[in-house]
Amino acid sequence: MEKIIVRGGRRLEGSVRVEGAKNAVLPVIAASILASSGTSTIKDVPTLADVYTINEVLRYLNIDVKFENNQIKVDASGELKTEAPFEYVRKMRASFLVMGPLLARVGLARIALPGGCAIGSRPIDQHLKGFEAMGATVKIGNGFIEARIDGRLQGAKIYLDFPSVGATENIMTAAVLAKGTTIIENAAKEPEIVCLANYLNAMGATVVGAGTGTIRIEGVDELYGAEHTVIPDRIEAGTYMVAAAITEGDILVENAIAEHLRPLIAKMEEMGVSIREEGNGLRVRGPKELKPVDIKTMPHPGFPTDLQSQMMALLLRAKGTSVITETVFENRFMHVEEFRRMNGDIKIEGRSSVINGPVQLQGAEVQATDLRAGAALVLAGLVADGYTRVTELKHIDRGYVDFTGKLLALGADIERVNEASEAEPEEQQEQSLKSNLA
Ligand SMILES: CC(=O)N[C@H]1[C@@H](OP(=O)(O)OP(=O)(O)OC[C@H]2O[C@@H](n3ccc(=O)[nH]c3=O)[C@H](O)[C@@H]2O)O[C@H](CO)[C@@H](O)[C@@H]1O
Ligand SMILES: C=C(OP(=O)(O)O)C(=O)O
Repeated sequence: MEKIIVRGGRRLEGSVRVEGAKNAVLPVIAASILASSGTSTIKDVPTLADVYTINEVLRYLNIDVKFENNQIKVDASGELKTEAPFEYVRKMRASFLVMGPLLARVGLARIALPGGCAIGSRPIDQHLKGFEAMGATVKIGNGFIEARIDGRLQGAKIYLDFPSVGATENIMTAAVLAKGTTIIENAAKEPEIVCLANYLNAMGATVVGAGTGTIRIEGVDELYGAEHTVIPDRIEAGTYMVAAAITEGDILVENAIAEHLRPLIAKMEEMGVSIREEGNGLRVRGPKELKPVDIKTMPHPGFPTDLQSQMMALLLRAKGTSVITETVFENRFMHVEEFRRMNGDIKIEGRSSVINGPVQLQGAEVQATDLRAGAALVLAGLVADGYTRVTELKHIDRGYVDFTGKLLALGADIERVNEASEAEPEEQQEQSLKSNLA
């Protein structure tokens, strides 16, 4: 079994470069489906498991995808298939983002139902409401969702009940080829939405207002391949900012965009962390003593849920009581149990976690319950007594490029190992002991 083993106690120093954003590149790759001519070149693409998965989905749809040196070239000019099977959607829910582009371009999309996941049930009703408002017929059955339109989608006014990132993206990528004007109200305002809009406009679309609550799209007849550079990953940046703060370290997080990280910067500064814009990034220095803060996760520009667990690790080291309230996902406190195994003093009260610090964290065997939780456990391990062993690394690999290598370069005592060769004989011994006793 693969594990990250980290021994606490090292102060992290140096610089680390943030990659292109996972949550920006996935909808951008899905949107390349819209180009009926030309090749798209997408730059600063991170080498993440999720990127390989979405590439596989596109290839399955009969699209030519080449991924080399952090660049992807997509040629979607051939005849497209219209189905994304469960094997891809199960690996990564964002596979569902191909529905809008397929429906717009081919008039039919059949995507396996994403199902629940560790952080919540994650319905897709707002995506479907948008497609239906544009004239599509949506049917659910046999584990698939099918959306279909005879002729072209029609522009519509769509009010989202919640500013869902995925629904905003799926509706935008359907509306760009619709007949007439689409207005999305209560749209998500995340930087990743702006990144997608810029790509769509480069492909020949007319999207205005991305980054605000109202996005207006004038449909066009055809889109073509374009060149686009993905924005830096604000969640990866935030994770290394916490690494600096928790180890009393001093890290230059290169390529981080302060404007995208305001809610995190504000909270970390409240805790006593020094953050300065420097060159092409942010310089973060951890203080000797951290102050407690209260955090409520919210859609952008509120505090991002994807940095909630990393901040929990940091708050375990703050002197006093902090409260984190999770309002975006109904079940995103799975890491609390794991932090408790490391001596964390945390109580869950409904949608809030009450964190009492500072505690001396203790190394333990813990499980990454989702990708951010996995990163947060490694962060806690950086300051725990002794060795922390983090398993279920497939989650971390979805969202972090070379997490262990980057932390090692900053001075962490960390390694990634495959303990199968040691563990298996022991398991086998146990098995044969059991069968001997039976
Ligand atoms: C690939 C990607 O970009 N993932 C991000 C995206 O996920 P994702 O796009 O799935 O997140 P959403 O913004 O859609 O979901 C937010 C909340 O809205 C609910 N909801 C969503 C759609 C819907 O039709 N109905 C509904 O009820 C969800 O269950 C959840 O409780 O935004 C999340 C919120 O910032 C981030 O945590 C994820 O990292
Ligand atoms: C929850 C996340 O991603 P996804 O929506 O792809 O599960 C995340 O990036 O933290």
